[in-house]
Amino acid sequence: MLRAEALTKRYEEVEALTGLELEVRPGEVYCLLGPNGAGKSTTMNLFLGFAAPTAGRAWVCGLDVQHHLIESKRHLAYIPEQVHLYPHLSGAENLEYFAGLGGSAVSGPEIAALLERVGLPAAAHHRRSGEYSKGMRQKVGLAIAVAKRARALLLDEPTSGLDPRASFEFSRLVRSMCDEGVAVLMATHDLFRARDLASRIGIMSAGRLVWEGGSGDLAGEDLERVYLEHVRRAAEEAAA
Ligand SMILES: Nc1ncnc2c1ncn2[C@@H]1O[C@H](COP(=O)(O)OP(=O)(O)OP(=O)(O)O)[C@@H](O)[C@H]1O
Repeated sequence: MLRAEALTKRYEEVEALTGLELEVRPGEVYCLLGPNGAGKSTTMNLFLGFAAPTAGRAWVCGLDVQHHLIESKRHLAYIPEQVHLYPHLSGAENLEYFAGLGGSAVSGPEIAALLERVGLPAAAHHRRSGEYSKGMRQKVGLAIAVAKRARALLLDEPTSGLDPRASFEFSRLVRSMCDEGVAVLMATHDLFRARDLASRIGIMSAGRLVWEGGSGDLAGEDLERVYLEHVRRAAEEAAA
């Protein structure tokens, strides 16, 4: 569903991403971990076509993003760290507007059902979204992704700043989308959530994928220890 093939991005003197190889299959959650500046958001931006690769390719549903920009976007939903909604519109109105914009018109009962599915309290459906918490805005973001019937979901630090219950709820919703075959790529600093949610985890450092493993590879292992060790080792190799 999502594939990076020797994906490389250089911004003038900075190589933000070097030869990334990665694959996310339907129903999988792939969590990308790594320190600030490791290249996680760059990876997302290349899948989204927000930036063009310097070398290599990003594939979405078998489409080379660079050559099928509009078509590949139709299969993707993206939820940034801060979901931006029109603050003067309600959650229901934002959902109707953004779903329509993405080519998936939704109407009254469908809107209510979608917002209910993502756990937005009924009393909030018609309240101005400017009054929503971060978690509530994210729920509307997920409802937009569900309405769009996106086959792949890109999440950039989705749980940062959410309280533990909202973070748990968020995981539950992402998992329910995976159960329907959606492929999820999630950049995060939240090791706890990654461990809880991921089918595969990739650790990045200075633009490179320095470790990759499935949940089975971590059996009895401490993800924090694996993370710190590989990031330290990558930094030492880079300095040598
Ligand atoms: N538009 C840009 N122009 C120049 N350099 C950039 C640009 N975007 C990213 N970079 C650089 O590319 C590198 C990777 O950045 P990126 O945002 O992908 O990291 P990240 O892993 O998402 O970090 P964080 O955890 O802080 O969000 C950094 O050195 C960053 O400064």
